[in-house]
Amino acid sequence: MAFKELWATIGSVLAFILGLFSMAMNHETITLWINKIQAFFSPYIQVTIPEYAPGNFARSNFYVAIEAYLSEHCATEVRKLKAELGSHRKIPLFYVDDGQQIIDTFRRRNSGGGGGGSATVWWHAYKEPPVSNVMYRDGQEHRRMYRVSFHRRFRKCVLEEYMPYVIEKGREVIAKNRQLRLFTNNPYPDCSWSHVAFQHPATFKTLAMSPTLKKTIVDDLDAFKKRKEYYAKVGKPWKRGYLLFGPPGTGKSTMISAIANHLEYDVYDLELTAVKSNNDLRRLFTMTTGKSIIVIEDIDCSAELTDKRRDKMQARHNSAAGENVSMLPPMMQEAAEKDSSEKLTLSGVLNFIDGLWSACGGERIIVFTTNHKDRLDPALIRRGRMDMHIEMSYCSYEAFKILANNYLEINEQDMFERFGEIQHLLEVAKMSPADVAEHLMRKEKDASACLEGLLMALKEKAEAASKGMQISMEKEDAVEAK
Ligand SMILES: Nc1ncnc2c1ncn2[C@@H]1O[C@H](COP(=O)(O)OP(=O)(O)OP(=O)(O)O)[C@@H](O)[C@H]1O
Ligand SMILES: [Mg+2]
Repeated sequence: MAFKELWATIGSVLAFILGLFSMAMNHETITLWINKIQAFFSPYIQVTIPEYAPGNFARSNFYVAIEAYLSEHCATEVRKLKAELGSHRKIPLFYVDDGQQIIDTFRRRNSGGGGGGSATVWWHAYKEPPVSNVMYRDGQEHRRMYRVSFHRRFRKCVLEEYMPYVIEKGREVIAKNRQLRLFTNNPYPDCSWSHVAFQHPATFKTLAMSPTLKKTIVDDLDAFKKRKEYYAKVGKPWKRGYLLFGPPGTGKSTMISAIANHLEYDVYDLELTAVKSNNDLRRLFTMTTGKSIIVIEDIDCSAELTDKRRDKMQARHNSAAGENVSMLPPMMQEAAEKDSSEKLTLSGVLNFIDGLWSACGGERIIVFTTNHKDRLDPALIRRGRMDMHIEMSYCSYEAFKILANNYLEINEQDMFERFGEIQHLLEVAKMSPADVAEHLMRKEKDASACLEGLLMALKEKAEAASKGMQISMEKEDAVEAK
């Protein structure tokens, strides 16, 4: 440490003297000379790792891994720490604060050359004022970076042994401390995400649906998670789309939570009505990280998606009818083009799912939910975009058994007769799992009182359904008689 500081001081003094001599020289030339002199006298090498790589909207993985490594392995030596308490945690997470220096030593595997079996590195957490009015993550205006210095004789082992070690250990720490997060996009014009801790308790065990379909979905998710190499081999981006459709209250949103808990992925809940243009959508997408589920709920009513391809066909049709856009004055042509790029269109959403941009990052699940599958543009949900179409239907007997077990801790053997009646009625009455669950919620009642309430409700629904059928049959008869 003393040597390092001595070299740095000598370099700085010489640089200062040179600075005095060159008052008349321009700033860039001076900086260049200062760096050259420092490099000549100092045997130390510096590597800088910025939080955001230039032009990148997402935090650098390298920076995040270093942050985690330093917080876990070296933070005990630091006097200034930043603390963050995840909502699921009893103990806060500590990070190295800006301006702090950390000394780390590591044993070199290949100690030949350079003397000694261990090497020392100096980490420094830096913060710099913004170069422009760019706003970084979470509204931060400063640019943050880590700078690591080491003696040049350790160059090879720091870059080839120590750095991969830091990344590996950092990733382990991230995995250990991982708190699932639920992101939502901020309203226009703030094109960024805000997040809270994701704490939905739904799991596939508590999800009421056909056990066969449930197993198919879980197997599909497990296969997806393991298949990084397979996706690379077949030349497909590592992502998968699920379309969840069915009436209200059948468990579509609950299924998304179960998927997130099963895979341990973050959830990005994308509100399309808050996205104004295709550019904003692309920007939001690039800000998402891997191991995430991107959700668009109620896609059929999320936004007025104008199909560009349909627009183009319309334009061609118009031009055939004499309204050729290229005949417009240049100013108006430009405005027309600008207008289409400043809108959110179906093509923009399609690009978001499987265009070139969709491949950045990888390991993403995209989920659309809808109550009206038939209203969706076929292009949006074709296989390859939405790989699996999952129908969430009214409560079946299989689903009811799961709910009864969840809410009342009873099964078929406990109340055989009641279960039999309910099974029969569920086939006639269309009741959503949400409604069934509401009847099974214990409100200071015992299990049989809850089932009694459910039976009454089911009977009413069944009667209404048979009356409805009778009326429609009578109408049909009347039409035929005419
Ligand atoms: N299949 C299910 N398994 C377990 N619970 C369910 C299921 N379906 C509904 N529920 C219960 O009903 C509530 C509402 O369900 P959920 O929000 O998942 O329905 P949805 O299909 O997303 O409805 P919508 O179409 O209105 O958005 C949930 O909080 C959950 O308690
Ligand atoms: Mg829902």
